Amino acid sequence: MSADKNNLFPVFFKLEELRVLIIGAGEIGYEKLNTVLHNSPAANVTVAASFIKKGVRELAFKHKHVQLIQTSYHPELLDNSDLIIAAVNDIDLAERIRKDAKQKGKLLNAADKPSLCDFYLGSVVTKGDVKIAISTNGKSPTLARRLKEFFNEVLPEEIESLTNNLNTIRNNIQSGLKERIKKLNEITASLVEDNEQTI
Ligand SMILES: C[C@@]1(CC(=O)O)C2=NC(=C\c3[nH]c(c(CCC(=O)O)c3CC(=O)O)Cc3[nH]c(c(CC(=O)O)c3CCC(=O)O)/C=C3\N/C(=C\2)[C@@H](CCC(=O)O)[C@]3(C)CC(=O)O)/[C@H]1CCC(=O)O
Ligand SMILES: NC(=O)c1ccc[n+]([C@@H]2O[C@H](COP(=O)([O-])OP(=O)(O)OC[C@H]3O[C@@H](n4cnc5c(N)ncnc54)[C@H](O)[C@@H]3O)[C@@H](O)[C@H]2O)c1
Repeated sequence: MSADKNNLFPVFFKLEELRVLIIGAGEIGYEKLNTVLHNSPAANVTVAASFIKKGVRELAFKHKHVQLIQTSYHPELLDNSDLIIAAVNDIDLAERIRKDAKQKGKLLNAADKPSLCDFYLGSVVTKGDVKIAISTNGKSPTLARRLKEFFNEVLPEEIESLTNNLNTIRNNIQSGLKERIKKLNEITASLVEDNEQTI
């Protein structure tokens, strides 16, 4: 297996169904909370920190599923969570959170500390129901952001109605799975063929 290959496995979480814990509510904690709520406005989030930045309080005020706990870190905080994002300005604390999360079987993202992460956050492009998450294998978050800007430009706004139309067609095809796949492939073939012509 090539060392240069990105072996990360992408998933799309339903954060309304999970419990997210963000530890730290400074600059980076605010950014992570913003990103979570931008993608999943009804996400269940607990933010725990000894200092809570004003912007974090404002976001919590606007989102009823966000709760704030002003506290210094203790491992029991992890118990009521499924996913944890650590955004603390203390490497020893981040390492302690890592150890506690492992012990409790919780998944951890330690912001900007790849060696402590079970999962990375990606750069996200959203057009209607279509969402693309980008990772550079941790090599260049700036490239991930630039790619996001690129895909935002090139994906047509019509992709929203296209997705809805295909969903209607999909729901109206009465045949079995194999036949449905065949029909949907036929209908969408021109999307790929048109692209091949322009390349
Ligand atoms: C995609 C995005 C998602 C998000 O964070 O929401 C994200 N970083 C973003 C931006 C960004 N982060 C940094 C800069 C400054 C420029 C630079 O340093 O390059 C910029 C650019 C900017 O802000 O423009 C600093 C930084 N980041 C990491 C390190 C540590 C290291 O590399 O060792 C350092 C140095 C810290 C230091 O030196 O102190 C590490 C990680 N950052 C990741 C994700 C994961 C890998 C994703 C991948 O596989 O590509 C990973 C591994 C773990 C994680 O944090 O999840 C988000 C784009 C948001 C958007 O789309 O707008
Ligand atoms: N600010 C940036 O632009 C930036 C850029 C790249 C990387 N980083 C890194 O991201 C991390 C977080 O930075 P930041 O700017 O958000 O820091 P910050 O000082 O703004 O916030 C730190 C947060 O962690 C909390 N915290 C610290 N110790 C705690 C404890 N024992 N218990 C509970 N809460 C505790 C603080 O209360 C605060 O809410 C750091 O590792 C930093 O090096 C920051």
